[in-house]
Amino acid sequence: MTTEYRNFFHYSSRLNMAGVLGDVHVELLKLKKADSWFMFTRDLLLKHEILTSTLDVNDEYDDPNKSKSLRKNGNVFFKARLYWKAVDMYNRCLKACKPNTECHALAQANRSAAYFHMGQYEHCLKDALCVVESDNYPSNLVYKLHERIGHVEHILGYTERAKKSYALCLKRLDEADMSAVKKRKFRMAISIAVSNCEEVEEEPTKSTTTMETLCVEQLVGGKNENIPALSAFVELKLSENMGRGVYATCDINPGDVVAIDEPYICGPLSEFREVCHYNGCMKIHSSLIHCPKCLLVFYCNKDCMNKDYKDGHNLLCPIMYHIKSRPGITKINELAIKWFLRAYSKMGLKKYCAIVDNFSESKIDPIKRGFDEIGQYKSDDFLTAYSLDIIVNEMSIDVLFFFNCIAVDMLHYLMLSGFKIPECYIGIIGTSLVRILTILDLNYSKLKLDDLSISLTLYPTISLFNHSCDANISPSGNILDRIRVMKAVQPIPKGTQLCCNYGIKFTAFNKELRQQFCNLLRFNCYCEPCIKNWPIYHYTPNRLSTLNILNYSMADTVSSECIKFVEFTKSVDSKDYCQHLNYLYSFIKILNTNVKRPFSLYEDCLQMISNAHSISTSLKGIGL
Ligand SMILES: C[S@@+](CC[C@H](N)C(=O)[O-])C[C@H]1O[C@@H](n2cnc3c(N)ncnc32)[C@H](O)[C@@H]1O
Repeated sequence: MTTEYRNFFHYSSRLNMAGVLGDVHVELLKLKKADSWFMFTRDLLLKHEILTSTLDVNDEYDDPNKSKSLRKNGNVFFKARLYWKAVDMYNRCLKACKPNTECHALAQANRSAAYFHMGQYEHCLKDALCVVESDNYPSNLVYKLHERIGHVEHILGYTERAKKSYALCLKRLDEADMSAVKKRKFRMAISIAVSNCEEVEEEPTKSTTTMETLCVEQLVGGKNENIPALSAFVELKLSENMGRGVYATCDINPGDVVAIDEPYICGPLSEFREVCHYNGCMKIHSSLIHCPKCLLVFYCNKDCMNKDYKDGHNLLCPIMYHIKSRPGITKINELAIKWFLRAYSKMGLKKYCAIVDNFSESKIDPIKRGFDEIGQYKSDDFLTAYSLDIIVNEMSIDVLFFFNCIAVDMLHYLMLSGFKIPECYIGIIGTSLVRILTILDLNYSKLKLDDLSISLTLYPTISLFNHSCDANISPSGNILDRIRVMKAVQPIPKGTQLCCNYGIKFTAFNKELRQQFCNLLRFNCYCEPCIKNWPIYHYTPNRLSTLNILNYSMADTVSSECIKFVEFTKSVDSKDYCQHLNYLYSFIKILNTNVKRPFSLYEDCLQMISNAHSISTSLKGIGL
């Protein structure tokens, strides 16, 4: 979760120029109801001509110079061996130029070369195959693609295919602009590559795929009766300082699965790789197909595209360019309008308006918020997601006004595209969009790959977990998995709250910095390390003493287990921790009952368990 409001300048500077920004605050404070805020903001933006009057734009795709320069920038990064930056530039170029053009083919081929150097062979292969099958790539360069395809196939163990690709490479070599001497040398290099293929005999086996189906993650104690994405061993309770939270009703052990959740809504961020835009898929793919109309969203295949159209993309498509280029909070705008259109496509305008108009947070018992009429809390239910915590009272007037401006803008574009909204519903829909923006801003999670954010997601059930700077649960499995599994990483005794970490741990940051971080998310943190002001890792006790041993009769056992653990950390490679999870669980349990926190070996073991979980589950299937 992050907050980023600098784009507010887009609206505030114009209002300032019109000399009305100062009065806006005064006027807004007089208005009590959320829909009057929205209507006031709408009138203001219309009056000062801040809203556009047309959907026409100079089509970005028709600017060959722009896409060419993006590709050239990519080539500069490539030459400097900054491959991920090169991929980023090629991605931008691919979006800025029309498919079926030479520029597009060149960028995709160059991206495949960058992937090759990054060791991302599957992506490299997909790109290269895609280009080699098109007619747009310069024929004098095609031999290079076949060479790369051959190399990758060889690396991946597809030796027969590699040999065929090398043969095609030699066939197309005649077209290359290369001196005879260079061609001779090149042929020799290829014949060596072919003979290397001969040494490898078998095609690769799919052993890891088989493993995937062997083990299935299960919620500890089975599904919770009322909140099916949670374990039966937990319940929802209210606390004075943190609002709703999830508490253990039985002792929970490290490694136990406590939540398996699906996102209500998710959307790609395409800084690095492409992710399928369809809400129910979200797979990473390097050779996605464009939406043929807006060319701005990508899908694995036609099936995902058709499903996304039914989910609301048919309405979003005509305004996608504008939504993408609107100022806002890092891509949340896109997700917010996707959410609204998805709900509208499912329910129709009347039902949507009736539901959001009826919803009044203040009238619902907080512990029942998000539960349907038969007492179920389901992550795929609109109202469940719509009832997530937003603490409007903690939001500054500037931020609320900014969200209203974004909602006005988005609705305006929809209406310009022909989306019909009777006047009586405008305030209701606008207000709902402001709420959706706020919920997303407070509750979304960013999925990251190699430090680059690739998508935004909203998990309504996981959003019930409060934060602790010393989390006792954490995500397990590949962070890019659409389905999110949460596992206990420490023993959680009956009655204890289950907390995850929102991005700041006590081991790395002192209390002041942690509170500043939480204040950005608009709350004061009341977790144990903050209340008791635990020291950061550097100052954490690293020896057993009378000060930190809780159970004297166990002192010798704990001491010898600590010595064993230190030996373990020296002898086992971090990538193998997942094979020693049972040992790590038993060690953390011994410390948990016998040593006072914080204690450095406990924190080490905890970190190892969290890391191991993120590796081990990626080989498993999930039993929902
Ligand atoms: C994702 S929600 C968690 C569920 C929320 N407590 C509820 O009632 O729905 C995040 C909000 O919970 C509260 N919260 C989470 N962790 C907290 C903590 N460590 N201390 C105080 N409040 C916390 C804050 O109000 C925060 O904005």
